[in-house]
Amino acid sequence: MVRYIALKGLYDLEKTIGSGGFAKVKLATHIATGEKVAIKIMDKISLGDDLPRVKLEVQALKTLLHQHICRLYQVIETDSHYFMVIEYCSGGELFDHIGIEKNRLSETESRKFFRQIVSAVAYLHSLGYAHRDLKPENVLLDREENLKLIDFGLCAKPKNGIDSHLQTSCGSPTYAAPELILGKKYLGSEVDIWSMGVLLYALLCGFLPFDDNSIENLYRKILSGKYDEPSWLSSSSKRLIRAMLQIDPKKRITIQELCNHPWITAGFLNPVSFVHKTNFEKDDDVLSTMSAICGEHASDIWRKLVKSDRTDYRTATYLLLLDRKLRGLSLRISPSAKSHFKSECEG
Ligand SMILES: Cn1cc(Br)cc1C(=O)Nc1[nH]nc2c1CN(C(=O)N[C@H](CN1CCCC1)c1ccccc1)C21CC1
Repeated sequence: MVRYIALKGLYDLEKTIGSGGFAKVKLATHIATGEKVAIKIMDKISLGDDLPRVKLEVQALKTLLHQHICRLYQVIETDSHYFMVIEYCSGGELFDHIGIEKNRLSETESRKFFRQIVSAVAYLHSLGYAHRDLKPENVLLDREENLKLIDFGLCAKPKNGIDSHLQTSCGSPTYAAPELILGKKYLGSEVDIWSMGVLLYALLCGFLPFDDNSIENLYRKILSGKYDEPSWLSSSSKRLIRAMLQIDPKKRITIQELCNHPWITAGFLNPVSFVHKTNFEKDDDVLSTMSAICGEHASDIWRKLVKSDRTDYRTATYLLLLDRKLRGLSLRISPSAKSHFKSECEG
């Protein structure tokens, strides 16, 4: 097991749970609280000129505080590596969850999950971000089967707002909107709607609307906007999918219309909404647990927490203790981490 000095005493690395191009994700234990986390490890050399993407993803994740977006707890940068300590989703990929029992979800279960995706994306767009890489592999479940969006490395926050055009072609073609694969200027919000349409289709049908081994045929199918409508689809779900998979982005349903769509609200009391969480909430039990270890006043710890750039071990400990409390578990900090904890306390 490769040892990273930067993590010594802070996190115990365990198995690798994912590996992508220039990064890998390992399961780890946050030593102070014993909580599981996922650590995305990127080495700067193989990152090359993708380095700015990491900064972009960190900046986005620090800003995005939402119950259906994977939380960033801590960022550790060394000369050779970036370590992003992120919320661990022990339920794995949403689509693996479907795969095992049956190959598709009922309309009711699809709606439950899809409302959570819509809530996260509506929140994202309200802050001027677009994900641009929405696909099944980026939709995970936590231990309570709450949905969590991941992989914000491609997300963009165009300098003049969400309504300004983007050009870079990115994301995987299977879920990419026609304007994106045609290399036209596009709106991030509009391509996200298309990708969500593909996700909803996959949830309800158990297979993809556009799929082909040859990229040319795949493009042709996407640009045709034609896809099968299996017999089990209700007319309401057909209408919604049609509204999302509109070739002309100007004819495509908007995120606001989506939040209020009859298929989305069916059986629910209210349209999809999201709470604008700008900061994390102050919790006195967690602060007093930390002050007992740190020997600092709770008010000083809180002040430092809010003032900090919220990506240090103290922040990770606070957030993980808060998560434990919300799950009704005991609040404890292991003495072994006291030294690391104290050193940051003096900081
Ligand atoms: C698949 N799986 C099964 C179980 Br059980 C837990 C998981 C799991 O991945 N859990 C998990 N929790 N938190 C995370 C993960 C995975 N994960 C990820 O960020 N995973 C992505 C997965 N992408 C999907 C398409 C390309 C790569 C990743 C990104 C770069 C390198 C490796 C993996 C985070 C850190 C946010």
